[in-house]
Amino acid sequence: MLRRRLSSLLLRSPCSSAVASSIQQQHHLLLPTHAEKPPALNLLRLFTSLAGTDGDRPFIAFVLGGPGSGKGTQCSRIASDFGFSHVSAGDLLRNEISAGTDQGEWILEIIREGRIVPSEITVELVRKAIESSTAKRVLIDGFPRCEENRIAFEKITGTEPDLVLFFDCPEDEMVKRLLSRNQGRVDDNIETIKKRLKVFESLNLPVVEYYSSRGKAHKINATGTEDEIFEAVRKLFSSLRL
Ligand SMILES: Nc1ncnc2c1ncn2[C@@H]1O[C@H](COP(=O)(O)OP(=O)(O)O)[C@@H](O)[C@H]1O
Ligand SMILES: O=c1ccn([C@@H]2O[C@H](COP(=O)(O)OP(=O)(O)O)[C@@H](O)[C@H]2O)c(=O)[nH]1
Ligand SMILES: [Mg+2]
Repeated sequence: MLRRRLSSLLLRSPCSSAVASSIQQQHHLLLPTHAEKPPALNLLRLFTSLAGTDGDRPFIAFVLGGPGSGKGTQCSRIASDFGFSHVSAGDLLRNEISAGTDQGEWILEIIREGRIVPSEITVELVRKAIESSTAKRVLIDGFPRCEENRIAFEKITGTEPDLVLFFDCPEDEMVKRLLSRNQGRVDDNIETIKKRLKVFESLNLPVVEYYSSRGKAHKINATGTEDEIFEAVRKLFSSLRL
């Protein structure tokens, strides 16, 4: 109940440039420091932290990058070589669409327009997927998409990612890949792709910058063949003490 009330206070609006920039200005107020957490937030954490305490929760890696940068492709390989469970936020949302609910219809429209689904929905889907996974290591592919997503995730779950992987790819390469992805996706058309690229630059890159400033983001050059890119990824994961 408390969680629901606090969540609705925190997550009233979907990501937009205005919301994101106001959140960026305020996030030092919204996000408590490790040393000093207001009592209400500690209480929230008590009710909602992932699998109890940080000690019990899996190792969490956020995998970010523009549309078509190769997140899904590389996540599959990391999952099979390093024993990670692969949670794709986009797939979770597309599952909601396939379920044919009213919420699904609404999500479809947002995806078709290349916008970001409100945090209320995505954070819950991602949180449930992490909690229901038995893996000790989880990749969260394509989330958080904006600062509002990030802040909501950290508040609702009481946790931060251990690592953030960022696939850095030039726009023309991303466009080329998306136009030949051929998965019948409603958003892989040039009009929506242009919107997704704008959303990526204005709302998703600030998330990468935030985690860079915390020393958690690792940039991978996402040009070249899948194998070449995975070599760089493999080096990074091999160097982690997992
Ligand atoms: N290194 C690469 N070179 C060329 N095509 C790639 C490469 N990596 C992925 N692809 C292809 O590009 C498209 C987008 O890749 P995907 O992994 O779905 O990216 P994302 O999840 O970031 O949107 C897919 O059709 C995929 O097969
Ligand atoms: O946390 C998320 C992840 C995805 N999406 C929506 O789902 C679409 C497809 O996301 P996905 O990660 O599957 O696309 P990709 O970047 O892999 O091409 C995005 O453009 C958004 O509209 C979203 O709103 N929030
Ligand atoms: Mg993907």
